Amino acid sequence: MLLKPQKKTNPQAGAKPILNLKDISISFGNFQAIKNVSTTVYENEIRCFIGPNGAGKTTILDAICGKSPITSGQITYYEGQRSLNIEKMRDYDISRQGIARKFQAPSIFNALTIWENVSLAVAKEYSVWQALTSHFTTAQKTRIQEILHLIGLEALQDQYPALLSHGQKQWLEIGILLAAKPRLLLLDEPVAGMGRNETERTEALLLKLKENCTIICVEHDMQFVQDIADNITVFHEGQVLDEGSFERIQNNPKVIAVYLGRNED
Ligand SMILES: Nc1ncnc2c1ncn2[C@@H]1O[C@H](COP(=O)(O)OP(=O)(O)OP(=O)(O)O)[C@@H](O)[C@H]1O
Repeated sequence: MLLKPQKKTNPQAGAKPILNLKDISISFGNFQAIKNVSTTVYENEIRCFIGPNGAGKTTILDAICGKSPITSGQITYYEGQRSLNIEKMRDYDISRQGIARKFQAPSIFNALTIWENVSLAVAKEYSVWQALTSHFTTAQKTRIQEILHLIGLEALQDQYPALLSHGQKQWLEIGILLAAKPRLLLLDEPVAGMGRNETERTEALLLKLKENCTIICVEHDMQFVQDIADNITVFHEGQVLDEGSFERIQNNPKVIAVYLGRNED
């Protein structure tokens, strides 16, 4: 069973930055998708990126994980006393720094059981030999069980993914990412297609995960955003329209005009 949601805290009170975007611009040919975007995300924060379709939310996630090159600006990632400019790094090097991205397309192996999917991910963090032979240390076995417990799939660990609901598949994907013990988790529409019950369980999972990592989440489900976001960045036409608490952005007439007051999503 997943844990019940815990109360949100405002991480900016004394929190350390984990990521800073400074004047980021991104162009696709002659089209400027992102225009001078700046924001700072803090450790153990859940930050939601919201805004109308085409506003640039996914493009920003792509830039952070190295999938989309930026045209200008700087992306700085902080770890302790260390700061890294990651805007010119390759995606696999960025991932090695502890930044994990969940894409909308599934990455589950359907021919493997749920336990095998998670164990393969845990083994990959160590060696290919282990991944192929399934020789796990006690610590690795403990980690696999911890992940299965966190994502609420312990009881189903010997089943195949085909038996899982849409929501359970999303949790399994998150579990696979957790094998690398990410410091920063990037999620693109994690509750898309879920009913209220699964959405609430996902909220509980993310609130649990934020005890040990930071989460940036693109999402259109405003109830979910209200329930979990410490802070929200609102994008519109490639720019930041507003940023702050849910209470702040829901009362901003510009945000209401371009997004919250519309029924497109
Ligand atoms: N590879 C690409 N080539 C050309 N244009 C692109 C590319 N990727 C994104 N765009 C454009 O950049 C803009 C921002 O797209 P993006 O997917 O980031 O928006 P979004 O805010 O995530 O939208 P949605 O909520 O619909 O997912 C859109 O106009 C999109 O068509």
